[in-house]
Amino acid sequence: MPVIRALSNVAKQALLAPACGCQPLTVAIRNISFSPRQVTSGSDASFHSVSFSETDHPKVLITGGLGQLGVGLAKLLRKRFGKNNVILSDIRKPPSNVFHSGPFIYSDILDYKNLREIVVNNRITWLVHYSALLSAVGEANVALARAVNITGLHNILDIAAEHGLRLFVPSTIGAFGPTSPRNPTPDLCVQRPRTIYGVSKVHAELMGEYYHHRYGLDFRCLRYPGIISADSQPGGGTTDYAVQIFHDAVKTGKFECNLKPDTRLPMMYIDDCLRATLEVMEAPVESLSMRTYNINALSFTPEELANEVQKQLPDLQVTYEIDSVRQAIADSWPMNFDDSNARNDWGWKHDYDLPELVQTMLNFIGSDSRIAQAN
Ligand SMILES: NC(=O)c1ccc[n+]([C@@H]2O[C@H](COP(=O)([O-])OP(=O)(O)OC[C@H]3O[C@@H](n4cnc5c(N)ncnc54)[C@H](O)[C@@H]3O)[C@@H](O)[C@H]2O)c1
Ligand SMILES: C[C@@H](O)[C@H](N)C(=O)O
Repeated sequence: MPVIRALSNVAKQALLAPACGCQPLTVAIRNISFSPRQVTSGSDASFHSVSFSETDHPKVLITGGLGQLGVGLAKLLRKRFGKNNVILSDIRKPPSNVFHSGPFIYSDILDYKNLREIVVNNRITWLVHYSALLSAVGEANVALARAVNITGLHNILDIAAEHGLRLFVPSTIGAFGPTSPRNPTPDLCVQRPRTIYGVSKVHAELMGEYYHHRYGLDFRCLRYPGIISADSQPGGGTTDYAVQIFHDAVKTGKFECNLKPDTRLPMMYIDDCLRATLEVMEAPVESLSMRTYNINALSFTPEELANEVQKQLPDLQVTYEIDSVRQAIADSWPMNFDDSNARNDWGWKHDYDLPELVQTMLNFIGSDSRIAQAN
């Protein structure tokens, strides 16, 4: 420890030197003062200034909470742990129903000090890290995707390790690439994705597992398929068509699909995805033989989805106008996911098959648009 303190003092001196107050030094002092990199004694090293007792409710922070998945997850976790034990955060302004439904806080994951302050002041014990740029928007802004998905993740990992948090980071079918086996894709195989999104997610999986083995971080990760939800909009991914079709079917009776009719991808209804997240977070440590699991529910093509929707809305007209960027991404992703490890280790099981998913989506969007028309 004296060596570390001395190093820390040197770094602080360097920071205070008039010649340079630049960003890299700020990062350096943080690393030397607090980072897991200062530990030399191996995987039994402990940063756990606060330890989470299994008998207490966790105190949860969700980053990127205003996207497609965060609000639903907060609702589920608040039901289980109490409204005030789950804090949603984002860099966007929350709509008033979200703002009034429970604690909301501004947090930019690129601001390490602000994140640390939130974790310390609120005695956070679980961190669900949802902030990210998804596959299609990531390709449109690689520099921002790299910053949010990779630099942001480093902040999250350091803070989680320093404060003994249980950390959930979602990965994705997008963490695989054209050289991975695609039908089905197992947990462990070649991962050479061709998007910045996929590369950043492989990086997150590997860094999280490294921090787990090296520093004892309680890192848990699920590779989600494309998620389908009725009351929240997707944030710019390749699987977005499978949400948009329902809105367009109900509102206009016409849908233009940006993927080819035979593009097969793994998909899941949001309730299954959020329940899986809670289940893996609550799973006893002994049940986890791995730290990154595939989870699966459905696998369908645009044509198969359209046929199922047309069983309820026979007048729906579907045309195809292919987006070459999204099509190339989809063609490199798994067609089907092998999630047998999740099913065997912690009992993962999905509830929604395709007909139930379609019926649920149409009921929700249909009743929503009837309410809107009546108002
Ligand atoms: N939705 C899916 O189909 C799907 C599938 C697989 C994995 N995932 C993963 O699940 C997570 C949540 O996905 P989502 O669909 O809700 O994403 P989303 O794009 O809808 O939302 C991401 C949120 O991150 C926020 N954000 C961006 N930059 C930020 C920053 N600097 N600091 C804090 N927040 C920032 C955005 O404002 C946005 O609200 C992501 O990590 C995503 O990769 C999603
Ligand atoms: C699959 C997932 O990660 C996201 N929905 C995307 O398409 O980018």
